[in-house]
Amino acid sequence: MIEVKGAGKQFGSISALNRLDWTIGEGEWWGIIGPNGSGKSTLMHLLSGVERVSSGMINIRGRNVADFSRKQLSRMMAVLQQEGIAPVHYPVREVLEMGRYPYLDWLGRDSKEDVDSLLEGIMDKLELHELAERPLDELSGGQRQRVALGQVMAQEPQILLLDEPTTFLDIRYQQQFMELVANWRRETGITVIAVLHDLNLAALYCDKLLVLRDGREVGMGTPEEMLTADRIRSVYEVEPVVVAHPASGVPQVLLSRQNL
Ligand SMILES: Nc1ncnc2c1ncn2[C@@H]1O[C@H](COP(=O)(O)OP(=O)(O)OP(=O)(O)O)[C@@H](O)[C@H]1O
Repeated sequence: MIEVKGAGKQFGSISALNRLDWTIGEGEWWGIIGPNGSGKSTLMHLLSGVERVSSGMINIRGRNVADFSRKQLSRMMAVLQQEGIAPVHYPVREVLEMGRYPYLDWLGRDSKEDVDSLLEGIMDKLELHELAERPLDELSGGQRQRVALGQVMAQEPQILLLDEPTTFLDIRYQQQFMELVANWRRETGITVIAVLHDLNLAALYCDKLLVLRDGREVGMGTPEEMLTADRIRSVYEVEPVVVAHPASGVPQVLLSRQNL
C-alpha cells in the first residue's frame, strides 16, 4: 500500500536518508526506531509529503506522494506530532471539528452527513465529554494529547503517522494513548507508522520495526527479530539486557549501570 523505493533525502551536504526500500502493508502497525539524528523524522516528513525525496520515490496506493494535493493527502493520512497540537484558546469540541477541515467545500460544508455523531462517538471513546467546553490551552499535556488524537480521528484517515507521540506523557497516559490507537486500528483497519524512542512500547504495540542508523536501514522485521541485544548494542552503542515480557513474551530492553 505504501512503497518506498530507493528513497533518499539530502540537506546540502548532509545525507539524512539513504536509498531506503520499504513496503508497508494495509493495516500494519510499524514502528521506526533508531538513535537521535538517524533520519526518523526526515522519513516521516517524506511520507507525509511535507518534504520531497532527493532520490527514489514514495508511492501510496500506486500514486506518487508528490502527485497528491494537500487536501487529498489529508483525507488519506493524518499526522500527530510529539507535542500534539498548539495550545490554542479554543474549546475542545471546536478543536475536534478542525479535524474535518479536509472534507469542507468552499462554503464550509462537510461532505459527511452526520458529523455530530462522529464527534460524539470520538468524545465517548476518548472520554472527552467533561472537557468538551474547556479551552485547549488550559488542559494538561496528557489531556491535550488525547484531544490531538481525537482531532486526527475526526479526520478519518486510512494512514496514521505518529512522531514520538508519547514523549511528554507519564506511563499511564503512554499506555492509554497506545491502547486508544490500538483500539482504533482494530475497529477501522487503519495503517499506523510510529516513530518511537521507547523500545519497550514499540515491542508491545508494533507488528514490525524499521531500524535506522545514520540515515540507513539496518534492519526490518518483528520486534523479536529486531530487538536483540546484539542489534541494540551496535545501533545505539549501549550494553543492553533483553528479557522476554513475563506476560506477552515480547522483548523488553533493560539498561545496566556501567562499571558495576
Ligand atoms: N531541515 C533540515 N536541514 C538540514 N539538516 C537536517 C534537516 N532536517 C534534518 N536534518 C539532518 O538530518 C539528519 C537526520 O535528522 P532527523 O531529524 O531525521 O533524525 P531523527 O532520527 O528524527 O532524530 P531525533 O531522534 O533526534 O529526533 C540529522 O543529521 C539532521 O541534522
